[in-house]
Amino acid sequence: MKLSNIKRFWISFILSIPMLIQMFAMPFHWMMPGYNWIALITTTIIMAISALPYWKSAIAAFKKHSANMNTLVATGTAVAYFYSIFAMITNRPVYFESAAFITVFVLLGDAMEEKMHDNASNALGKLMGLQAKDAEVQRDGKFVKIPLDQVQVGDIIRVKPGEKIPVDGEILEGVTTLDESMVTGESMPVVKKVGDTVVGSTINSNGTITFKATKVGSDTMLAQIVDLVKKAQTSHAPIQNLTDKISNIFVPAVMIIAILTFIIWYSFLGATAVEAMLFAVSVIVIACPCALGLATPTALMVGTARSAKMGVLIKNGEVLQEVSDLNTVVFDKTGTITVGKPEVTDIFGDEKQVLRIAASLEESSEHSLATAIVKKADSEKLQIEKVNDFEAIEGKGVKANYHDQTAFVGSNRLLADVNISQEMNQQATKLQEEAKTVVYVGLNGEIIGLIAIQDIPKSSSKEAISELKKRGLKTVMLTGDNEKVAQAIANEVGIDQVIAGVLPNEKAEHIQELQQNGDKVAFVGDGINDAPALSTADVGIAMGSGTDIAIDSGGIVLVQNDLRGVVRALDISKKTFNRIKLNLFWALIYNTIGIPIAAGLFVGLGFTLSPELAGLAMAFSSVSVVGSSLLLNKTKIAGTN
Ligand SMILES: Nc1ncnc2c1ncn2[C@@H]1O[C@H](COP(=O)(O)OP(=O)(O)OP(=O)(O)O)[C@@H](O)[C@H]1O
Ligand SMILES: [Cu+]
Repeated sequence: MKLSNIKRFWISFILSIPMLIQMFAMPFHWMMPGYNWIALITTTIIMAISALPYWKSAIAAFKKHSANMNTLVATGTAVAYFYSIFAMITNRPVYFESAAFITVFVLLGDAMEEKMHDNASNALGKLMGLQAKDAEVQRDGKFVKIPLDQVQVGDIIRVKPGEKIPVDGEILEGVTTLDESMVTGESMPVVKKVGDTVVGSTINSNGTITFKATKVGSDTMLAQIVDLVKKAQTSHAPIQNLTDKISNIFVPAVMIIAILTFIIWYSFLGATAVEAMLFAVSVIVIACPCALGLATPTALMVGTARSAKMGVLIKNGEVLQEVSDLNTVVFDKTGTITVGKPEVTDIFGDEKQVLRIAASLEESSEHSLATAIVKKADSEKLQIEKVNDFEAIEGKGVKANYHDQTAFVGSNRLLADVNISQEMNQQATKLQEEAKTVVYVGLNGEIIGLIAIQDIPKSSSKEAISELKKRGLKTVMLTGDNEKVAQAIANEVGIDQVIAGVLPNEKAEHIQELQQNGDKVAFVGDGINDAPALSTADVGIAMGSGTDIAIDSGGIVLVQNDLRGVVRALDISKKTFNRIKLNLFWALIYNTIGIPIAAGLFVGLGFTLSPELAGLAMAFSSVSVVGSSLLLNKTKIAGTN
């Protein structure tokens, strides 16, 4: 039978009550009748169910010529326990309570840790529990209720006011507001209309909608969030290597100090063998570095769960460490700083012809500028024509054969051997200064017109960038767009530096360049086109789009497409990492101060530490580390409550 640490703790605690009573009765010269026998029996049971696992682990480590934390617990308890049996036989004072209390206190630390693990996985379980139980799905023209796990991709689902959205999907009909706080951390309800994505487990408030299921089961956003957080919680932070290294030298060093303590007290300072032994046991017990072992994982667990609730998914412990060193944040422009849904604002030249030719070419392009042009043509009810030999030139534009003539739409980089009239040049400059992207439409080696397209910054971008600057970070915009447009948008939102005219495949190189100047760089992008830049940066921050957060590159994923998430991500990462450092500091200082006291260095000043007090102190250090990690749940993070 395997008992949980929590149960083992309670059993041991109850069994040690008689010894506790005796300890408090000592000053009154009261002796519990048959105390030695009671202590022997209860301690033996405690050793068997609670201390034995530590002994086993210590022996296993010893066989591999290594020592771990359990070596110290095992040695401390074993020495106190077996000595007491020897003392009982030879009629000397016994120290069973030392063995018992040390075990109880070590278990207290372990039980706290176990409880916290349970809580953390419960919190994740609760997140999954937010899911709806069933869904109203269209079958043979009628809506019928079916269990959630039978819903398939492509199903048409109806959701009434007050109900939960069962799976991820795209709205086909209706308008409503949704409470998405469970996945984004954003408490403001969000308006959703036809074509918008909906996320499973969010709550529909006022309208009835029908939507098409796009993701079900383990592909849903919620399932992915849970998966990411789970992985992060068990990940390794590099700072932990330090902990492991310390433990490795620490344990043997402590054993040597304990032996020296015994020898010095016994041989040189006139202590009895028992007194010298008690000093040595205290040293072993206080030195137990379990607090050190708890420092990193507990903070990581609390920090990653807390950040997930705010819509910030931190992928592993390594990211936390990198965030603390950042001094530059680089942003992609389109879709990151801006809304990413550009619109045609001005057309020069023969408007109808320019737009028709442009739209006919852009019909085959996926670019957001292309979408804007085609949309405009549609709204003008223009006939889109078929083109041949379509060619997309990455970061520059598109080219095709239009009625046997070469046509193109794109930036001035496509214009190597075409002349632009003075007038058009001035037009373009004026538009670009208004933060509008200008594309040239050319036919048969001649420019026939300009189309100006505007993509406005997200309403939250300015605030987020000023928050980052307040934190002493340099902000940079990296874009394929023209310098003037980029600069105009940068001015609008307060970005410090602009790197414009960058081809998509050069973005990663520009990040490297910044790094070579000694900058620690975070890159914020949409995660779809920006994979190389995201993985080159010291910290890659990918913005989720719609329901897709399964983004491989990037150490941090933001559920919401909002730059304020970057501020939150940096704040919580920094706070978690600082907490780890604080925990490590306290855990270490504890041992450093505790060992000399336990060794009896301050006996002259009246400071001593009995083995059981050493056990209490040691347990207290673990408990305080766990508590300190839990405090991460309470720290204030900008923009959250
Ligand atoms: N399909 C297209 N139609 C018209 N122009 C295009 C097209 N593709 C690229 N261009 C031109 O090339 C420029 C650079 O494009 P690119 O895709 O590299 O960056 P972007 O979308 O403008 O901005 P960002 O780098 O911030 O995402 C565009 O600003 C545009 O002038
Ligand atoms: Cu310990």
